[in-house]
Parts: sequence; structure tokens; C-alpha cells
Amino acid sequence: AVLASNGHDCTLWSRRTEQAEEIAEKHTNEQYLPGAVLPDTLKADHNLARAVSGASIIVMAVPTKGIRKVCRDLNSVLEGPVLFAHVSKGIEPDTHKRISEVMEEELDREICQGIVVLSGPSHAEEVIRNQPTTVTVAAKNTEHARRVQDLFMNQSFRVYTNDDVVGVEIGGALKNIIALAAGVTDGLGYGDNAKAALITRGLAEITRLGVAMGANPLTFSGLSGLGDLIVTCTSVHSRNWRAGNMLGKGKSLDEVLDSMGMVVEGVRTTKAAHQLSKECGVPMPITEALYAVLFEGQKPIDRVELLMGRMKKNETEDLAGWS
Ligand SMILES: NC(=O)c1ccc[n+]([C@@H]2O[C@H](COP(=O)([O-])OP(=O)(O)OC[C@H]3O[C@@H](n4cnc5c(N)ncnc54)[C@H](O)[C@@H]3O)[C@@H](O)[C@H]2O)c1
Ligand SMILES: O=P(O)(O)OC[C@H](O)CO
Repeated sequence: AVLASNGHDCTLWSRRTEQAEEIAEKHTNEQYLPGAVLPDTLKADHNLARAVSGASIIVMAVPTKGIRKVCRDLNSVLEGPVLFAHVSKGIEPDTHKRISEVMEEELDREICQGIVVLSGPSHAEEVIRNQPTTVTVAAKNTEHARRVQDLFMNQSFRVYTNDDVVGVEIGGALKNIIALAAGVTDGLGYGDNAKAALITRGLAEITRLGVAMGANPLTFSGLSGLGDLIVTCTSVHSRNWRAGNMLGKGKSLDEVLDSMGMVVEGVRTTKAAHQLSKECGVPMPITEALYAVLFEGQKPIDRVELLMGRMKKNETEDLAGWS
């Protein structure tokens, strides 16, 4: 919608025929964005080959678990090289790959000019209403990031560039873990102090892992780090927060996921980050606590007690050695 309202010739692909038809004919998407009106000029198609025909840029916005398959499907329908941007927030469990790494692995070299990540505090429910939104784009090639910045920028959607692809992708993925945890503490009936603690100490552990993976620590105080962490931990729009909230109120993970009907990226990402923290030897106590709740059947209240009862620490000790 942002691209179409900026005057670009833009086609949305949906794997579901009825969803593509609703968007193309009625300019609505009632299941995902109830009440929203999409630009008249925005086209939609369920046929992937038709949707990407003649495209110079493709924006990937499918949930993380669908990225590999969609890339493979694109290999067989794209003819010339295009620039890719992605907005997906996750890390693949087991391979521990970031989204751009998965895309690099799957997309044929001849069709992929480059990959740009677009990330930041940007709930679709507000973007579609032209409410002020700021995001970050990062790419290995600065010109590619600037191109995507130019395509998306408008009076209500402000785009910054950043050189740190690793940091931007890691911040966007790991904030979902902390948002789930913030939902859990709200569900348990805790207040703002607990949420502020989670945001602050969550950022510390996101930064620790990110730096171990090669990110610039400064990126985590930017839009794709702290910015997205704040929005996801505090917004009623956040699916990750809502899912955590239900867990905190006593629902099981299966019950929660069944009732959501939309992707909750933080669940798979918790698994990936838990594996990564062990592998890299990076302590991630909040992630570990959430992992135990999601995958080991532990009670949220017991994990809160364990978190609060850990041994004494200095708040800034992790910062030593960062340059
Ligand atoms: N919703 C937001 O405000 C928002 C903002 C920024 C980034 N993101 C990220 O964008 C990605 C997609 O999120 P979303 O909110 O659109 O999710 P969603 O669950 O609301 O919708 C995903 C869409 O993708 C389709 N889909 C699901 N699995 C698919 C697959 N395997 N192949 C092809 N299509 C598939 C669904 O049918 C649906 O149309 C996520 O990684 C999310 O973190 C979302
Ligand atoms: O609704 P969530 O929790 O998946 O968050 C969506 C976006 O990542 C917010 O920037």
C-alpha cells in the first residue's frame, strides 16, 4: 500500500485466490486488516508468475517459515535479475540463518541483484492508516538500501539507512521473544515495572547475541532494535505480545497458536535463539525462561521466580569490550 500510494506500479501476490481477489476487486483485506481501505491502484494476483512479471524489485513479506519455498518458486518464474527487499522477522531454527542468508542460499544468482532488509517499529494496522512510521533499511550494497529508501519514503513513512545487515535482522527477529515475555508478565498481572525491566534487560541480551554474531552494538539502540522492541512489547496490535498474554493467563501454546490465525514469529525464533545462545556461549536468561515455558511445559510464574533470584550482577558488565 505504501509503494502503491507513492505512485509505483505494484502487485501483491497472495497464495490464496480469494484473498487476491478481495484485494484486487474490493480493495480490502478484512481478515488481516479489518476496516482498512487499500489504494485503488494496488493490484493483486494469486498467480506468482503473473504477479512478478516485469518486476524490478520484489518485497518478500511471507512468514519466516515460508521464505525458502517462495524463493524456490521464484527461481522458476523470474527471468531477469531483480532487487529483493524483505520485511520478515525471524531466525531459522537449526540452521540459525537470518532471512537474508536463507534468501541468498535459495535464490538463483542470475535472478538476485541484491537483498535489502527493511525493519523497524511498523505495525501494519497503523501504516495502512498513514500514521507516522519510521523504519530502517540495510544492505551489503549501500546503493541498494538507498534505492529501497527512495521507493518507500513519504510524508508518513520515513526510512533511514543503516550499513549493519546483521544487527538490523537480529534486532527485528529477537524483539519478538521479548514481546512474548512481556505479554506473559502482563498476563500474570505484573505491571509497568516488569515490562520496563524486560525491555531493558531484553535489549541487553539481544545486543549480547547480536554482537557475538557480528552486529554493531549501536544498531540495537536504533529503530530496528529498541524502537521495534518498544512497539512490540507495548502495542495492542502485537501478535507476539497477545500470544504471550494468553500464555501468562494459563493457556497452552497449542491453544494460543490455534486461536491467533496469524504468524507469531517469536515462537520459532525463541527456539533458534536458545540454540544460538548455547552455541555462542552467550547468556540469554529471558530467552531461556521463555524457552522453558514454550517448549518444556514450565509454569511462567516459576520462571519469573528463577529470573529474579539469579546471582548478583553489575548492570553494565556486558558492555565491557564493545568498541
Ligand atoms: N504485521 C506487521 O505489522 C508486520 C510488520 C513488520 C514485519 N512483519 C513481518 O512480516 C512477516 C509476515 O507477517 P504478517 O504480519 O504479514 O503475517 P500474517 O500471518 O498476518 O500474514 C501472512 C500472509 O502470508 C501468507 N502465508 C503464510 N504462510 C505462507 C507461506 N508459507 N507461503 C506463502 N504465504 C504464506 C498468509 O496466508 C498471509 O496472507 C513476519 O515475519 C512478520 O514478523 C509484520
Ligand atoms: O505483531 P507482531 O508482534 O508480529 O509485530 C509486528 C512487527 O514486527 C512490529 O514492528
